[in-house]
Amino acid sequence: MGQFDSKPDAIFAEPLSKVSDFVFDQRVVEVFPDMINRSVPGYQSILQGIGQLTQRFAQADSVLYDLGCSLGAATLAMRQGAKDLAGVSIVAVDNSAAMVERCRLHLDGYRSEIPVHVECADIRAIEMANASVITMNFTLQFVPPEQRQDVLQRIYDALNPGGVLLLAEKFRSADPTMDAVLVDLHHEFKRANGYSELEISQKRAAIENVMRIDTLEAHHERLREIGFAHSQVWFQCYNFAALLAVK
Ligand SMILES: C[S@@+](CC[C@H](N)C(=O)[O-])C[C@H]1O[C@@H](n2cnc3c(N)ncnc32)[C@H](O)[C@@H]1O
Ligand SMILES: O=C(O)C(=O)C[C@]1(C(=O)O)C=C[C@H](O)C=C1
Repeated sequence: MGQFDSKPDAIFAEPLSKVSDFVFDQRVVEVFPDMINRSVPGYQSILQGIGQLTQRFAQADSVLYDLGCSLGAATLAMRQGAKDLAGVSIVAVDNSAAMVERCRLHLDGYRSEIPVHVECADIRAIEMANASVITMNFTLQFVPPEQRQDVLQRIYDALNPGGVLLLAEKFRSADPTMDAVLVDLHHEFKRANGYSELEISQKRAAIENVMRIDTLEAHHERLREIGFAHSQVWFQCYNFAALLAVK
């Protein structure tokens, strides 16, 4: 399933004496398409929506950004969505050298008139300007919570009037009862996709410290504070949601 070939994800299949914090290294690169398709409910639908929303909101002679691009799945969706627009270019950014290297290979495999620049950099430090669509597809959740406002403010400042942020995130519910239901449904989804209880629990421990998730209310509130005129969830499955924020 998905655009890219992948080895099956068995990273957490064997018992580990100590579960280290999750990192996007070469081992993860090799299995990433399989991992993300089996772990993120609605991932393919979100990619499709990114293409559709890009088609709607991308502006001629502007730049599209894919922040935390991994292997370039959202970049490809954006490039497809903007294919009839003049003067568009794409900048795809990731701070994992292994991801960036494989991303370049992937993008070379598809023909397009739209130039893509893939950059190995930290999204907290990059310069952005003249943007009409900025995508963060499951990336903001890996930025330390106290730095999220700043990253989003710089995104807002880089967007042209009418430009959009496409933000997808795993989230938590503020209501513990409801949160437990959503987490359980997600774990059922993983089990249905062939992950064992051990894989689910070891992965959970690995992402615990590096992926500190917000509530949807916190996302909307922060986007409003920054100045976004509108924000709306356009896709949700269990505790995974995609938001559209318009400047
Ligand atoms: C879950 S993956 C994103 C998936 C991808 N957007 C997609 O749609 O397939 C998160 C990515 O964000 C990158 N990342 C995390 N923090 C980052 C940062 N501060 N700067 C740049 N990239 C970052 C990771 O290296 C990883 O490749
Ligand atoms: O496996 C999980 O529970 C996840 O949260 C999935 C998730 C994500 O949401 O970004 C976490 C890490 C990445 O490898 C891919 C997917």
